[in-house]
Amino acid sequence: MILTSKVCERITHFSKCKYICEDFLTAVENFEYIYLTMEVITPKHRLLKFKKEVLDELKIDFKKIKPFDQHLSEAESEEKLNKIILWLSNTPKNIVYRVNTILNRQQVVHHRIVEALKKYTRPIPIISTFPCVEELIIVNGWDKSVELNLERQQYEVIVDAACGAAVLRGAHIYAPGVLGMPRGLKVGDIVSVYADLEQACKKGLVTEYDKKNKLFVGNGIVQLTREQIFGHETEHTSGIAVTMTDIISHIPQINDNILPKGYVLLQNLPSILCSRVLDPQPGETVLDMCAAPGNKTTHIAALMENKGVVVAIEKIKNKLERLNSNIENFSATIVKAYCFDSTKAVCDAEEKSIFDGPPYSKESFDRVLLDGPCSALGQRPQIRNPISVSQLRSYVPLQRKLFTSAVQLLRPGGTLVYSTCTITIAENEGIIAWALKTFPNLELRSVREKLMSMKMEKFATVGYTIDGLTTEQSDKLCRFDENDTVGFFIACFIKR
Ligand SMILES: C[S@@+](CC[C@H](N)C(=O)[O-])C[C@H]1O[C@@H](n2cnc3c(N)ncnc32)[C@H](O)[C@@H]1O
Repeated sequence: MILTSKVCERITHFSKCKYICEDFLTAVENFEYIYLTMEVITPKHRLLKFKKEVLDELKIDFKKIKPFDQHLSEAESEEKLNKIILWLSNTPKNIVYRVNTILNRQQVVHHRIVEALKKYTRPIPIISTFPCVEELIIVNGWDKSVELNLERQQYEVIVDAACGAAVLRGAHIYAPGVLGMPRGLKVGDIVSVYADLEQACKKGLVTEYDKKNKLFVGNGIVQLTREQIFGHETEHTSGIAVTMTDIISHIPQINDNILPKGYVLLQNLPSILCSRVLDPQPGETVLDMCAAPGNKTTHIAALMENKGVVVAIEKIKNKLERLNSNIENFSATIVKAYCFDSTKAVCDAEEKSIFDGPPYSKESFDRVLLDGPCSALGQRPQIRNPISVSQLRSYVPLQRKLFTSAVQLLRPGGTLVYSTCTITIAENEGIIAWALKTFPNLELRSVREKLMSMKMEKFATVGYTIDGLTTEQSDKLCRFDENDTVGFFIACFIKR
C-alpha cells in the first residue's frame, strides 16, 4: 500500500495510539477517515457501503443524467456516483439551528450558543446568521488548527452505526446506542468511542470488539455505568451514557438543550430552506401531507406567524404522538394534526370544511408541501446503509400517488413544493419529469431564484437534465449534493 505523505505524517503524530501497533491497517483506515472528515480526500476513500445490488441499481439510475443531449456513459455515471458516495460518507462541518420565531429571537439563541461554546477551552468557531433567513444560525466546526484529544484511550465503548453518525455530527451518546462497554468503568472515566461498522457487535459486549469492524469516532466521559445501561436499573436506559468531548469531525457537542424544548431546533439547512421555498403566508390554508415529526410543520406555522390554518397529516399512528408534542412545544397553535393516509386525502364532496378533517374537497389548500417518504440516501455522514433494492424501488410508486393527491388538493394559483432527502434521479428529477407530463396544469417555478432572493443560492446546485426534462426545466430544480449540507432535493410548482 502506498501512503500519502499526509497520512504518514498523521501516523507519526498518532504513533502512541493503541491500535496502530496492534493493527496497522485498521489504524490507516481510521486515519483516512480522519482525513476524510477534514476534507483531505482522495478517490480511494469511500467508507459508505451499500449492498452490491443497490450499488448496481444506483449506477443505472445515474446513467439517466443527460448533460449534453447524451446520457452519461457507464464510466461517467460511476464517477458521479462515487463522488456523491464519498460526499455522503463525510460529516458536514457545521451545526445548523432553526430558531422558533414564535417563542424566541435569533439574538437569544446566538448568545446561548456562545455561552455553551465557552465551556471548551478552545477558540469560539465561526457563527453565521443570515439577514434574509432570520431563523437560521450556522455554527462551524473547529478548524484543523485546533488540537483535539484524539488519542486512543485504554477503554472503549462500542456504539451502533447510527449512533456513531450522530456523534460525528455533534451528539452525545444515549444509552440505547451503546452496544459494548467493559465492566468496572466508573462515571467520569475517559473512554474512546467506536462505531460498529459491520452491525455484528452483540448488545452488552464486555470484551474488546474486533478491531476491523469498528471506526474510532472520538473520546468522551462515561456518565452511566455498564450496570446502569445493561443491568436491571432500567430507569437510566434512555439517558446520556457518554458525553463526547473530542470527535474526529471537529464538531462541538452543543445541542438544542441550550434552551427549553421548542425554542430552537437542530435542523438540516435544506429542510429549513424547503419551508422557505413554500413561502406560506399569514392567513393561508396550508397542507403538510407527510408531516411527522413536524419539523417543517412547526416552521410553516412560525412563517405564518400562527395566523391561518396548517393541516398536518401523518400515516403512521405512533409517529403522531411526537408530531403532536412538537406542535405543542413549538406553540404552533394553528396546526391541526391527523393520522391519515395522504394518498386517500381527496374526497368528492364539494366545499367540505377544512375543520372537518381528512379527506378534503379538491382545491382546498393555498399551498401544499409534499415532503414524502423517500429512500433517505441524503443523510450525512453514512457509514453503512442496509437498504435493499426492493425498498429502493418502492418509493417512486408511492411518491406518484401522493403527488396526485397533492395536485388535486391544491387550488388553482396555489403553490406545491415537492422535496426529498435522497440523491436518486428516480425519486427527484424522475418524479418531476413524470409530474410535468401527467399534470399539464403544473408550471415549474425556479427554486434557485427563490434561494437567490434569500441570498442562499450558494448552498445548492440545480437539478440534472434527464429524458423528459429540458435544461431550462432542470435549472429550476434544486439539489443539495455538493456543498456542506445533507443530500436533499426541492421542486416548486404553481397550479394554473
Ligand atoms: C420524510 S418524512 C417527513 C418529515 C417531515 N416533513 C419533517 O420535516 O419533519 C415522511 C413522513 O411521511 C410519512 N408517510 C408515509 N406515507 C404516508 C402517507 N401515505 N400519508 C401520510 N404520511 C405518510 C412517514 O411516516 C414519515 O413520517
